Amino acid sequence: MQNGTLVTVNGKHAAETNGYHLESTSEGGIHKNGHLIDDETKIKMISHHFRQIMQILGLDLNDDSLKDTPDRVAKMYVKEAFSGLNPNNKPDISLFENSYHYNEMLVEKNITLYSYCEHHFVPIIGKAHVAYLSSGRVIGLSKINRIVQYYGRRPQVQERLTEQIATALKKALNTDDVAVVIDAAHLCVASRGICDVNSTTVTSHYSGKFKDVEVKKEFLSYIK
Ligand SMILES: Nc1nc2c(ncn2[C@@H]2O[C@H](COP(=O)(O)OP(=O)(O)OP(=O)(O)O)[C@@H](O)[C@H]2O)c(=O)[nH]1
Ligand SMILES: [Zn+2]
Repeated sequence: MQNGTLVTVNGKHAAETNGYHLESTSEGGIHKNGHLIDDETKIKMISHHFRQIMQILGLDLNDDSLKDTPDRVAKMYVKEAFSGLNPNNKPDISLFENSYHYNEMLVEKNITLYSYCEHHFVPIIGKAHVAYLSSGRVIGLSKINRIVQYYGRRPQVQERLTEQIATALKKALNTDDVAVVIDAAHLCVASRGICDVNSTTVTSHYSGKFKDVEVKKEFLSYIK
């Protein structure tokens, strides 16, 4: 295949994509004629298109180091970076009775957050801090981190990510008493464009009892 030319590299893959009716679901899953496309098919399709991007950029797809990159990137998108677009990957949430009568706020802080800016498809790296007050049930701690990870693994804007995490927790815990703060660096701001490596973006969601100034203050004192 010629380096840097616009050719259909893999006729088979191109043919396979013909006639697909691609449609995003509200949860971000992709439908093919009414059915979710399986991961392996997504990987083949993305690999095909990423190969074309690399060729347009003039990269040598015969190079030993580059030849597997289309498959590598496709696999990373589907299985890792954007796995949160597939509703099948939504974490199962374990809840327990609050038999210990713990009635103070629970804060899960410094949750490692990796997401991707939906405008530039480059990483957003930061921390999420999440708190709730139990309405009778408590959530397995790691499930809070998993919720953050699930919604982070999508092309995102930070505002939506913050709201999605809050909504998911409220639903899981059957309470409005939830707070979420995200502090993250956007590589689209740091590594290109304005190239500001120092600024970070803080977003927050406070609802229920966390709208109370004192409750909010207590939460903020833990994540300082
Ligand atoms: N509100 C919001 N904006 C974001 C987020 N991530 C990236 N952006 C911004 O999205 C904007 C896209 O603006 P455009 O003018 O279309 O893109 P651009 O020409 O690449 O802009 P520059 O980054 O200024 O070079 C930029 O200002 C980004 O900083 C986010 O999570 N929330
Ligand atoms: Zn961006």
